[in-house]
Amino acid sequence: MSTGKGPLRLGTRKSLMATTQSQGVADALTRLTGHAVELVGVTTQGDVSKALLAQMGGTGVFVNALRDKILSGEVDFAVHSLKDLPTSETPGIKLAATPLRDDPRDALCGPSKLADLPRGARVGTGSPRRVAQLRALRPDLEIVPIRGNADTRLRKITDGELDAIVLAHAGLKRIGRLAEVGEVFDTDQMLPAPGQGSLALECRSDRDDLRELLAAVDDAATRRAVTAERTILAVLEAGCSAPVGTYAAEVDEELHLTATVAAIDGSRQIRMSASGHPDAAEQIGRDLAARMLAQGADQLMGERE
Ligand SMILES: NCc1[nH]cc(CCC(=O)O)c1CC(=O)O
Repeated sequence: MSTGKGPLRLGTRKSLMATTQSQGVADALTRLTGHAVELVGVTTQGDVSKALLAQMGGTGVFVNALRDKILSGEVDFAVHSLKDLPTSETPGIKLAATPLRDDPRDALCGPSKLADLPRGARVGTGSPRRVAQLRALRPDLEIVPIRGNADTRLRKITDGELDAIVLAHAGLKRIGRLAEVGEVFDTDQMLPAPGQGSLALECRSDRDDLRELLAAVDDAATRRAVTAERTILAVLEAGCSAPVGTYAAEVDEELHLTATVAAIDGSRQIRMSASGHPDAAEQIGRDLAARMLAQGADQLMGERE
């Protein structure tokens, strides 16, 4: 390794969620390769800004500071939540591994299940994808835009400000808050963000030796599933703030992909599925996105609040 004999330096955001997932990857790499890995905390624009993420132009706010440290050589690689990565490639940076995915589903946090919430209950989420699908399921709910880290959001339930909030199951698990989940949404009810629950390891594209080493924690089936999902996002030219949900998984050596584009007011949803050979993940995503566009997906996405 060109880092000499010292440990590999893993750049990470400093939040509990980020350091937990980074430490998990560090431990797995050490176990599988024998290399020591050291976490290097990096503050990103997304941690500093108080603006609603959806208003910040969505994609990439957590990612750029980490990529800068990779490009400058201050760190060797970074671990991101895959759903926070823009679909466009960044010059000089390569996706080196996608480890085995955690539960990709969304979870309703709070004491009750969705069906048991009283009429007009207050449910917090800042994600247009979650808003649109929640409104389709329960048009009577009052959706309250919220921001901040998971801890801040969860406190609004115990404070009585909100009846429930929606967060990713994977993130809740990483910060040890699964006990606060009232219901895990089935993907029939709510399709997750493309790549949700999956991590992404990135390093400089000129470091073939390092990429080979990081590949030790790659999971090929996860890579195929998230490739299909993110191709939908790329073809629809949507970001993480778009009302686009997807879910792909392999069953009996077939890759099944379902995707939705939903009007933010919950009035209309395009939801379609496709399947095929897992090695054709990208093509399955392309074809499904084309079919969704033919049904008017771009018009639905344009209907923002
Ligand atoms: N947008 C922030 C973000 N990025 C990744 C996760 C959760 C972990 C994951 O999906 O991998 C979250 C929080 C959430 O959406 O609840």
